Amino acid sequence: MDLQLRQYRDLLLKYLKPQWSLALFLLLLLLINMGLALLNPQMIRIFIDTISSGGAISTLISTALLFLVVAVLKQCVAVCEGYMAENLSQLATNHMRSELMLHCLQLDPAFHTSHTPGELIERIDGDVSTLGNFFSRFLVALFGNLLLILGVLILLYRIDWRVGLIVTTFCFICLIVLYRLRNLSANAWERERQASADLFGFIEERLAGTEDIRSSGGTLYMLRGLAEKTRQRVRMTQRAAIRSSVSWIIPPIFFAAGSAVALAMGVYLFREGSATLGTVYLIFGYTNLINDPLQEIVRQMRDLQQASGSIKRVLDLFKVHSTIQDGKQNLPDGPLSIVFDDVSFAYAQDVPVLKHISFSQPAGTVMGLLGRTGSGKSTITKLLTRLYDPQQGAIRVGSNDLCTLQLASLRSSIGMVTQDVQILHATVRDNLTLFDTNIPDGKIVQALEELGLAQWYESLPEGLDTVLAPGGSGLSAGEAQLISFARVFLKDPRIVILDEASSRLDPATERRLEHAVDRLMESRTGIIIAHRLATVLHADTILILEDGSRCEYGKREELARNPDSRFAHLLRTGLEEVMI
Ligand SMILES: Nc1ncnc2c1ncn2[C@@H]1O[C@H](COP(=O)(O)OP(=O)(O)OP(=O)(O)O)[C@@H](O)[C@H]1O
Repeated sequence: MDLQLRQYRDLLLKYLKPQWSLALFLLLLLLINMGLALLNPQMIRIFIDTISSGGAISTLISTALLFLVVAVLKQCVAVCEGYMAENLSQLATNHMRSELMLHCLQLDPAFHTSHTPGELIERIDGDVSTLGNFFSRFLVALFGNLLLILGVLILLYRIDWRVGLIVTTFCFICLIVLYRLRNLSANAWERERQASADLFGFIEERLAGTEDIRSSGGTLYMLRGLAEKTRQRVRMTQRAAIRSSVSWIIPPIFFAAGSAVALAMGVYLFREGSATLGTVYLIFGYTNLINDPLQEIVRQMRDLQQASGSIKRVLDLFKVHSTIQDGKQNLPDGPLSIVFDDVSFAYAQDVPVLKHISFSQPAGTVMGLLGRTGSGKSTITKLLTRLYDPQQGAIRVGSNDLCTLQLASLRSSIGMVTQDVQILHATVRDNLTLFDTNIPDGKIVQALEELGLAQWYESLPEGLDTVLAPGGSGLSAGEAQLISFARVFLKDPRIVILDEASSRLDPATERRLEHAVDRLMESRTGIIIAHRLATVLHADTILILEDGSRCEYGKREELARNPDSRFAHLLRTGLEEVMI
């Protein structure tokens, strides 16, 4: 079995296995439908032969009634079959969607910076949707229709072996041609899927930046870009459709020739006197009947070609793995110390961002982190949360090497507020608890009050059930930042990172928040990245970065007392000097 067929088989087994009973039931319905289809020509033969031999009228009536019953039954089975197939398709594709979604969420930030959300949406939903038929029908239809062809061929052999042999030969040629052409348009469909993903990526990015695009007058430019992307997709779809049409045009031509030869044989048998008129119709009826399953197999092969582009893209996505390996250890109880031991890191090769950074922050103390824009402050927090691993040196939390810790345990112990707050299109409650249903409403309201958001909370039309607008568009930047603070309060983490967390608050709100932050930091280890000196004046230690290197690290009070220290210099001159 070649690699591609093995991949198809593995994928089918993986996602159909949990639904095996449904798949079997679907197969049963298909077989019933086919059995009923085989009955039709027999009834018409009886009809024709009864008329031509002047048989009893009662035979004609009962045959006609049976014909009607079979027709109604066939429709009922077809409806059930459609329902079951849709069910199976949705169950299998939803399973795949959630696995892909989880997989994407676990991939490195570097992967997400090189793929737009729109492109990933198209892969998680668009590509997977094209596999619905593959999961629900392909195997069942292929098996069932091959069985129907076999059944018809046996019946034809029973009528006359020569007719059977002719139709068998043509069927065989058709199936071989179909098998050979199965990959003809696979690459073209893969390019079509990529063009579609590019289009979605483009739309998503432009819609996300709608305010900037409109205010800078870039709407027409954006539309030109959209037209080019849609043109590209149309071109790819046309190419793929034309290539795949070849595979479904050729087999029916072969088969039409086979039907004509089989019919000619029937006529010959009739003239020879070895077949009745009804039997000639039976040959005609059965030969025609083979056309349906063959067409269905052609349709399935065509869908498979279309699906194979998506299958390849889905499998390629599954093959991308995070470079961050999960550890096994849990964090110890109590406050956690943070140690950076000669840590060096670069996002891209040969562009060092952090150079030989060392510091040892005792458990339960707060570090103020200062440095110019781009000096590597946020990168320190990204290493601490293991979004990236350093190329050199070691990071320890609570005396454990970061690489040995369970990622879930580490990340659930860290609460972070950044400038870039993600507000979800969900209720206020879900936005604050991030879907943790164990947090009682009383605790949520208390956190909002402590952060000075009581008035805002009271103005909400449906309280905690009020749904926030997508992207937090109904909130001011400051309110969004306060919500992010409230999330950390409710998460109750053991390490708190505030990355320029109060940058969007006015001085009055920031002062109000100060008290709450002090309380939050009590008996927790904290890192406060700030642009304003006032924000780090309560910190226990100070780390100053300069161009990715440690410029100064020590106890705040000692540094403040030492007139030669950089920190004391900053206190005298004001922080602006390090920031510009
Ligand atoms: N995902 C990334 N890929 C490549 N380079 C990055 C990435 N994130 C940050 N950088 C680069 O790393 C350097 C340090 O960035 P970092 O965000 O840590 O600085 P910072 O001190 O926090 O700056 P700011 O005060 O502006 O937030 C910068 O030169 C930045 O361009």
